Amino acid sequence: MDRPLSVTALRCRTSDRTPGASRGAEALALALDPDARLVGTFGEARIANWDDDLRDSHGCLLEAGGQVEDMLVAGAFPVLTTSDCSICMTTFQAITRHEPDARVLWLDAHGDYNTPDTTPSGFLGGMCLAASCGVWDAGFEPSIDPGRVLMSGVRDLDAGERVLVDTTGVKNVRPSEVAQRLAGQKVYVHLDLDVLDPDILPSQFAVPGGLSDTGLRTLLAEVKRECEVIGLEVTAFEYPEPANVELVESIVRAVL
Ligand SMILES: NC(=[NH2+])NCCC[C@H](N)C(=O)O
Repeated sequence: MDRPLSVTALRCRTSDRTPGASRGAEALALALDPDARLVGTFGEARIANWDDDLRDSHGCLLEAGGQVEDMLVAGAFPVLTTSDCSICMTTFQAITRHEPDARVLWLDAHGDYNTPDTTPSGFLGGMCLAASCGVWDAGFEPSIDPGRVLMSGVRDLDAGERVLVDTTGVKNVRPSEVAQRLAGQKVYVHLDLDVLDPDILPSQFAVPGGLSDTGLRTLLAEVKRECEVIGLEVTAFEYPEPANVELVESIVRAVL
C-alpha cells in the first residue's frame, strides 16, 4: 500500500443490540492502528423495524460517510470497522465521489439486496446494498451502479432478493474468480465477517458453508495483487469478541 493507513471504528445505533460488536470493532481498529479513531455513540435502545432503524441510525450513517470522506481527503487508505453493514449507504457515496470508476467487492454471506417489499425480516441491514444501488429509496442518493458490484461468498438470498440481484445485473461469483474479474481495477472492499463459516466465527445471521479463514486470506491476497484496493470496511453484527480479533486482524492484513 502506498498510502498511509487511516482506521476508524464507528459505534452505530444498532450496536445497542450487540454491544460485543462495538467492542470487537474497536479492538480490531486499535490492533490495526494504535492511533485509530473511535467515534459514534449509542442511541436509545428500542426494537426497530427498518424505518425506525433508518431514523435512529441516520446520524451514524452520515458519520460513516463523513469518516470515509475525511480519510480520502487526507490522502489516506480508509479502513472503517463497525457493527452495522447499513453504513454502505453512505460509505459508497464517499468512495464513488472520489473514485467514480471504483468497483465494490461485496464479501458477505448475504446480499443485503432486499427492499421494503421483499424483506422477510424488516431488517435494514438486509436492504442496504439495494438502497446503495438505487433499487429502493432509503433517503440516501444511490451511489453505485449494480453492474459495478461483485459479490462473493453470498450464499443466502431471499426469494424476492434473488430476483432483484439477477435482474439488476449484480454478479455473484465463486471466490476463486474474484481477482480475475476485478484485475486492474480500483476496488473498495465491503467485508462482512459472516462471509466466514460460522464454525470459524459465530454471527447473528449465521449461514453454514462459508469461507475458511485461509480461503478468505487467499482471496484478499489475490485481490491485493491483481487490483488497486482503495479502501475497506469490515462489518458484522455478532462481531468477534476480543479473543477473535487476532484472527480477523490476520485476515484484514492480507489486503492492506
Ligand atoms: N448483513 C446482514 N447480516 N444481513 C442479514 C440479512 C438477512 C435476511 N436476508 C434479511 O433481509 O433479513
